[in-house]
Amino acid sequence: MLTDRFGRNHRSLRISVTDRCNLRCTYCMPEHTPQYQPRSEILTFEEIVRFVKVAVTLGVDDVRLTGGEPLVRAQLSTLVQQLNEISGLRKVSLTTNGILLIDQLEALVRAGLKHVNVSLDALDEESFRGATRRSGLEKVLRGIDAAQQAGLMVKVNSIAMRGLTDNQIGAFGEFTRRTGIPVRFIEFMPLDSDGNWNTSAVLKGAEIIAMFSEQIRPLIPIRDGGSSPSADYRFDDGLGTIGVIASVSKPFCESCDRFRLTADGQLRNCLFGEDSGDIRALLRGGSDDQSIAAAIKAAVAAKMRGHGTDDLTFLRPTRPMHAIGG
Ligand SMILES: Nc1nc2c(ncn2[C@@H]2O[C@H](COP(=O)(O)OP(=O)(O)OP(=O)(O)O)[C@@H](O)[C@H]2O)c(=O)[nH]1
Ligand SMILES: C[S@@+](CC[C@H](N)C(=O)[O-])C[C@H]1O[C@@H](n2cnc3c(N)ncnc32)[C@H](O)[C@@H]1O
Ligand code: SF4
Ligand code: SF4
Repeated sequence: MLTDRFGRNHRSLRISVTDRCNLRCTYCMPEHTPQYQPRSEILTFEEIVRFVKVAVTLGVDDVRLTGGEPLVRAQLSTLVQQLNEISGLRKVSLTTNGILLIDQLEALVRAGLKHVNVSLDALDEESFRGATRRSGLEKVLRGIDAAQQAGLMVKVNSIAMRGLTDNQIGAFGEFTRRTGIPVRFIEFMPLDSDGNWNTSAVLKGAEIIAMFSEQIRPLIPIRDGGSSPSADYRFDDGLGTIGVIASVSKPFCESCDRFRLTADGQLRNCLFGEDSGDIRALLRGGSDDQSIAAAIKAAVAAKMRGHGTDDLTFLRPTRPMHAIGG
């Protein structure tokens, strides 16, 4: 029902629950004094749930909670539970940096969470600290292990940056082969707060696949036909999965099925678009569900074909990644 001008059906909604974070990743947050939105501007759980109920009537069946860091939002498991109670919603998942996962896992499992993607850029403390400007690798690893033990579907996401990722090939190869957890590398996109992005800093998906194939074992593509943005590969002996999210070198916009709601209640029809609908104003202004549905439809109808980062006229979005919801 949410079909755009290019025939793309939108079933997947990514909701940012906060723009705050307990890490300061170099490719996302500024090192000092991040500009956070006032708490009064952040949607309440009640507002989010109302919005999702409307979105479900339009065909949305997949919600991913993200941020900022979603687990710094108080009582996040309560929201997970409320979303899991919405009939018609097939999947509720979480993308987290994993620092607080071990502390909140029990509550999240009780709330019905079944899928978690954990962002982890390095498997040694020094490189972890270099990427995130904070410590905490051990805690993240404990959270990942506990989530897997609890039966959750776990994936690891890792930023693909030259000078960082190229030194982690052996460690991530060993990790995915030992744990069976898929590791996916996301090409660094021009969404960092500091504005330091440039094409030479991006370690391309094809380069990563070649490095794993040469340094570990040959990788064989896995065909799945799903709408995940990653291209996935398995080592030829069947042990371990590597994926690449090649958003810069090989954009997947033609199969895009997603739109976003920022923590302060703004619709974004594309990661690289600008705000495309003020849902908070509708929610707080007494609008009925039809008006909210109309705003969602209008945002999807206005969606551009792709992100255009390779176009000379490309302009970076004004919000950095932590304020959009990655
Ligand atoms: N350019 C672009 N990048 C995206 C998009 N969706 C996700 N990504 C990137 O891929 C990263 C990983 O996404 P996840 O949060 O793990 O979600 P996912 O890959 O859809 O999750 P799965 O359903 O498990 O495949 C995000 O943080 C973004 O950096 C998108 O629509 N466009
Ligand atoms: C913005 S974070 C939000 C959720 C949570 N804090 C986390 O890190 O998983 C979601 C994802 O966005 C990715 N990300 C952040 N900035 C990025 C950038 N400039 N380019 C590509 N991916 C980026 C991170 O690696 C992370 O996997
Ligand atoms: S990528 Fe996630 S963990 Fe890192 S600073 Fe951004 S929001 Fe925080
Ligand atoms: S850049 Fe925009 S259109 Fe392309 S996949 Fe991401 S959200 Fe979809």
